[in-house]
Amino acid sequence: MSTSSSSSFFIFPEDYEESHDDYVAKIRDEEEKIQQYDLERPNKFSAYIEEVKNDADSIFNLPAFAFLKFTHKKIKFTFTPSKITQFVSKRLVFIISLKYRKGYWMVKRDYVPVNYKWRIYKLFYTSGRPSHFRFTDENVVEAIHGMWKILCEWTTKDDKFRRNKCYSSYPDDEEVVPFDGHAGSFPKEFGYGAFDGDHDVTLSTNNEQKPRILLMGLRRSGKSSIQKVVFHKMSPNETLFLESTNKIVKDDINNSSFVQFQIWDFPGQIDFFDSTFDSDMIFGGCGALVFVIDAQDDYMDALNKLNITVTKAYKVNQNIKFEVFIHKVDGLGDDFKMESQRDIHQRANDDLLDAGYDKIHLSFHLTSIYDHSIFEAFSKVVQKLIPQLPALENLLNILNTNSAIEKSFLFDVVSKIYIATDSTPVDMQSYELCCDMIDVVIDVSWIYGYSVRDEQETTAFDEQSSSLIKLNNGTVLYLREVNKFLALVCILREDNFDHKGVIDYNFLCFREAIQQVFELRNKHQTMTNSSGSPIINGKNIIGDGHVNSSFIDETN
Ligand SMILES: Nc1nc2c(ncn2[C@@H]2O[C@H](COP(=O)(O)OP(=O)(O)OP(=O)(O)O)[C@@H](O)[C@H]2O)c(=O)[nH]1
Repeated sequence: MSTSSSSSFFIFPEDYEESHDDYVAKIRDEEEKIQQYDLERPNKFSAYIEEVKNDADSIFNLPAFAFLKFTHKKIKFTFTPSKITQFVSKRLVFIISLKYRKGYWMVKRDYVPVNYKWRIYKLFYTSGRPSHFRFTDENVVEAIHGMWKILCEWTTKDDKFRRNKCYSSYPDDEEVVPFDGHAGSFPKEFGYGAFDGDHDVTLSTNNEQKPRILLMGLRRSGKSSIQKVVFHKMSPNETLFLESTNKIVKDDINNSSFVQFQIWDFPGQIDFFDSTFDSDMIFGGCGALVFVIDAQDDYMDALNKLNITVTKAYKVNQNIKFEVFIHKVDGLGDDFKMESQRDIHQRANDDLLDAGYDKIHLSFHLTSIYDHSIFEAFSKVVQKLIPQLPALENLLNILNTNSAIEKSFLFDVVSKIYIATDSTPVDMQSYELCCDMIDVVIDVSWIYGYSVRDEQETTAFDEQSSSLIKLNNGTVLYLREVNKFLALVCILREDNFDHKGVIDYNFLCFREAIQQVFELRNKHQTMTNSSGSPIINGKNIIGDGHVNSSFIDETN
């Protein structure tokens, strides 16, 4: 009975055997063709260069264009607007690099005008099938032409704008800055470079002494994506092509910024019971353990792994902060998000209680690389590793009270994580606004402010950096540089901004106080270093009262 009923569901055509064999043969044939094509691609590209390089209308002879690379894997070129116009700065050089992935070409890095970025990206997408990407080897030249046209259009407009504004042209002998590529909304070179600011106070610890953040979780839960997006400015879409991690990847964040730690990205399939897994070494110097759970997947296995990981780590080091990222929540509705968080929270804690670990505290964060939630969550993780946090928070409170500021954040500019805020609650919208402001300031400053003068490079963020944005809801966003890596971003009511002088004066006091905090830290570090004892993280070495702050009251 059951056999006959099931057979009625699957009626095979009589020539089934034959069509199946045909089908397999067809697939094999296609695969062979693809392999053969891949082998031929490198030669095709070099042959193409030889073939067209002397044609006046080929891509290699487009005005203002210069190719840095043209291979089957990567195409990289520059566009120098001043070569086709008179009034655009000679210092401007745009860069785009394209990469080839799974049959299609896409933008890997770019340094183009922010307002034209989307137009360039849009070129590459289509709603067609079999892919959403438009350009293959067959029509990649069309893509390059398209980008050239867009950049020419920008150049014509900018030239006209400068002419109308009576901007004079730049002197002919002015040096052209050789730019190299950077990606996303934020130049990649604007990173943690050499640290040489006069009033910057930093700490030189060696790698072993830096607090360590471990990223763990099941395979494909999103660990590497988080690390790349937050600390390496990778755009979220690019993470789609990240290869699986198969060994521990140690990333130094970084040699010079205030925010100094190491991130260790673990492969998803790590086995704690393997004899080569040295848990004492790994968990011993660990400040925080971030466990990533893919909320779009069945999380039961992840919860088991969380339990094993946390208990194993706790046995070695009881000072570890355990942070659980309920990740990829962009794909979930609000109700489902909250329900997942509640369920994961409940099960994880119950499992720990059942195993007799009632002292372990887990913190939970809903995160996604597609919005600011991942930056916010990482901010909170990093803050727990900053011993000076209470002192910083206190200073921000004093600044706010005396300057009628409603909310203030102390940002690590490169990563956009906030290392401290005042004690009022953080709402996501304010945080997002402040992040966006940093992006805008750095982007504009990088495009129009970056230069090499007297053999000295100016950077996109220095002691001159400040910005003021008035919003249409009567609020003001105010950004000031604190040191090479830190910015203060405040939100205040427009009426209260009348006393800008007072705010600026108080800001100077604040900046001085911050310096004192870090000088004290450095002194302490030097002392502990010279006595040979390691730097232990997690102890507050600064009493709040140590900081000499002489703010003036805004109401005075
Ligand atoms: N929708 C969504 N996808 C994400 C998010 N974060 C990461 N992903 C995707 O998840 C996939 C796996 O990401 P990886 O960062 O490689 O995961 P992993 O945990 O490092 O994987 P292993 O190295 O194998 O352990 C990639 O395709 C990412 O694009 C997110 O917040 N939302």
